[in-house]
Amino acid sequence: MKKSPLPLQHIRGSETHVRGKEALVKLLRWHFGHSEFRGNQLEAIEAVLSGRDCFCLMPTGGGKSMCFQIPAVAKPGIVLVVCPLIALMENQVMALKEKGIAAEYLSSTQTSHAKNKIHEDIDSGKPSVRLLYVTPELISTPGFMLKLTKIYSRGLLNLIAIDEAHCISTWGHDFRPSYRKLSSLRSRLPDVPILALTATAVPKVQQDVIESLCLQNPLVLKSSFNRPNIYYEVRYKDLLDDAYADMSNLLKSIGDVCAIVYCLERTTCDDLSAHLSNSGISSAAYHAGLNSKMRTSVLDDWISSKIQVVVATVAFGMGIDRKDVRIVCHYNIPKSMEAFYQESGRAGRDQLPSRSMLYYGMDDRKKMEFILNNAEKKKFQSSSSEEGLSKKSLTDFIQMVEYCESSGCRRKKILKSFGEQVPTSLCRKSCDACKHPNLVAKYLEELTNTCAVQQKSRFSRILISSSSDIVDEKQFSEFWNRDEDARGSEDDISNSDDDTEVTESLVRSKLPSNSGLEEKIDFLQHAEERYYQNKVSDRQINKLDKKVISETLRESSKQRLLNALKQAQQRLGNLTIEVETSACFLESECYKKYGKSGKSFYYSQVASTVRWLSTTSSLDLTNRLGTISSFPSDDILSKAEPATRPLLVLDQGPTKITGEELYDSARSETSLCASPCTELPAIPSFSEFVSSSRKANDNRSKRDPEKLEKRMRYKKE
Ligand SMILES: Nc1ncnc2c1ncn2[C@@H]1O[C@H](COP(=O)(O)OP(=O)(O)OP(=O)(O)O)[C@@H](O)[C@H]1O
Ligand SMILES: [Mg+2]
Repeated sequence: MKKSPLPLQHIRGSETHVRGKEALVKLLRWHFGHSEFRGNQLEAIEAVLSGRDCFCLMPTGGGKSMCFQIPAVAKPGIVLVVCPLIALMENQVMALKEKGIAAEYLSSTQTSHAKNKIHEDIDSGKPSVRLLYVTPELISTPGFMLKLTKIYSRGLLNLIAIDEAHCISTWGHDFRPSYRKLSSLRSRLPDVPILALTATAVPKVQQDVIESLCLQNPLVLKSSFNRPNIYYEVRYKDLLDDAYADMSNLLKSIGDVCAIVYCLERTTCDDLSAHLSNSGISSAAYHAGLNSKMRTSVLDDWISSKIQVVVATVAFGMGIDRKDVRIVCHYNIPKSMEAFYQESGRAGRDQLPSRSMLYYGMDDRKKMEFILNNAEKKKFQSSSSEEGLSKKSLTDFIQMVEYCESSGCRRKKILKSFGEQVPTSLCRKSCDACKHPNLVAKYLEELTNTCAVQQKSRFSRILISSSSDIVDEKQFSEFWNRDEDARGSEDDISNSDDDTEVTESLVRSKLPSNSGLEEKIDFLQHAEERYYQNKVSDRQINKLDKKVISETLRESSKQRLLNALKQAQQRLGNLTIEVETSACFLESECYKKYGKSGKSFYYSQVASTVRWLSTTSSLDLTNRLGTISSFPSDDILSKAEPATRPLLVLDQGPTKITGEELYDSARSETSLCASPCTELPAIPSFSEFVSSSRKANDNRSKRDPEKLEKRMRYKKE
């Protein structure tokens, strides 16, 4: 179908249509403060402005949003953005409003007053909104579709951008049934260009996206999947004495930086997070077993830097827009390279040096194989047409195993799985296999030997040898493909419009009467944890006025700005600034601007200041801080000292985030001391008591000479 020129009949007043590279670059600088377009941004923007469909594949953090945000400011009318997550929409809309761009979102979470205002505007014939973010669920409602058709018939719908477009494909790793309904957009709104954006799509998914959305002669733009700022590394759990301790040493050695740790099971999240907290690292677990209040509170604390590490299942991710994640760890092997790429890609979205660390264990491998095999059987029983899909899951997983178990450049393996053939030199020694090839070869050899010994002596810790009942599928439900959504899975916490409150997990958990002591302890432990978590979160939420910017929040923002200033200082060389005073100054600027508007705006202002600090020049920085002389000495300074400091803060000097230091710091396994605790220790809860007894047992077994030797061997490397 040939497209007619873009509808222009209702252009407002003197506003004109911006075209041409120079004019578009001006818009980029004016609205977003970036000096040049990145990668294929300009091509995508020009294509959609000329009315052409476009499929745009750009790596995570590559700047896909700009491809529809610039068209929105380049001409009057509305750009409709389809987004899978409400959190993501909120984030982007807030950031755009901050820049003075008229953006809104429509979702079930808004008050009817807010929604009515937006509807009035878009019905007005002269809408002021430029970007309208919606969920795929809303698009599929007849009422909203009718509204869209009206806007379209008035010539006001300029572009439809489908973000995270891979969600439309059942072959993608994040399939969402609601995305399927987007295929009707082309027939309902035939002349509006469609822009499909994704960071993860293997060739088959790319084709599926293009066909499902009925893109016509689209401009297909593909950038390399390479993330040069991420250093990739694998550690072998079977060669480590204690993977938890290794991870906490690793996180401590990097400094007080923002991190995500992914686990397969919810219990591991709880357990590992407790371990990290006990080691002095501020962390929290996040998974579908927590109620939504608790999840929101964890997310808020992480975004505002109150906590450093989130230990999560895959439920935590898409749309989590924190640019300064310095490390993403996988405590268990992911199910596919696509999932791994997407998750590890949450590191370093600010393009600064970052790290991906995968802890690989043979037990994990067997467990995942079991899950995938089981899925294959189940799907085969329910529908033979699904068989190909399940086999694909196993093939995908093998790629992940090869990533861990074979020597050779990790980066090359990632890129190969997306169909990119690159020379090893591209890596520039930014993976462990290229940087320490002999060491990696040695580990692999030891791994082979260790596994052979384990098999021979039948001493296997493999959990899932024969009995399928041992695997509690609820624990893994966040791992399953999103087709679970169709059945209204309780575990879908992705915060889309069809989100349902997670039912009380205690009610769900039925402890089989024939359970062993271990399972009973686990059950009680979890019951207790959930009880306290719910209690604490209820108390917190009841007390908290959502809008109030507390002193603690201000303090954590100062801390965040202080870290960003220290990083800027490192990046810019020997720049002499008083970082503490400057952090107070910058925070007070944010507070002065948004203190009355509420927490969200304040957060966002702090976040954009941190972003600005990560790229600003010495001149701009000193110019901005030059105004410190006019810094008021009244309440702001006096408030700078926090009343309380609820979390343990590691005294580690400047955060190490650049170059070799970032990559090598963990190898030294230096453990940094947490500031001394002056309070009396709390009375241990039942779960703490159980885990400390378990730890004591573990420690006893560590004295086992064979294990000790293994530990010594690893430490010597
Ligand atoms: N031309 C540019 N120059 C400098 N920075 C840019 C440019 N375009 C975008 N950015 C910045 O890059 C960061 C990532 O952008 P964005 O969120 O659009 O990435 P993305 O491709 O959508 O990533 P993801 O796949 O993770 O959603 C943002 O901080 C954005 O401001
Ligand atoms: Mg994006």
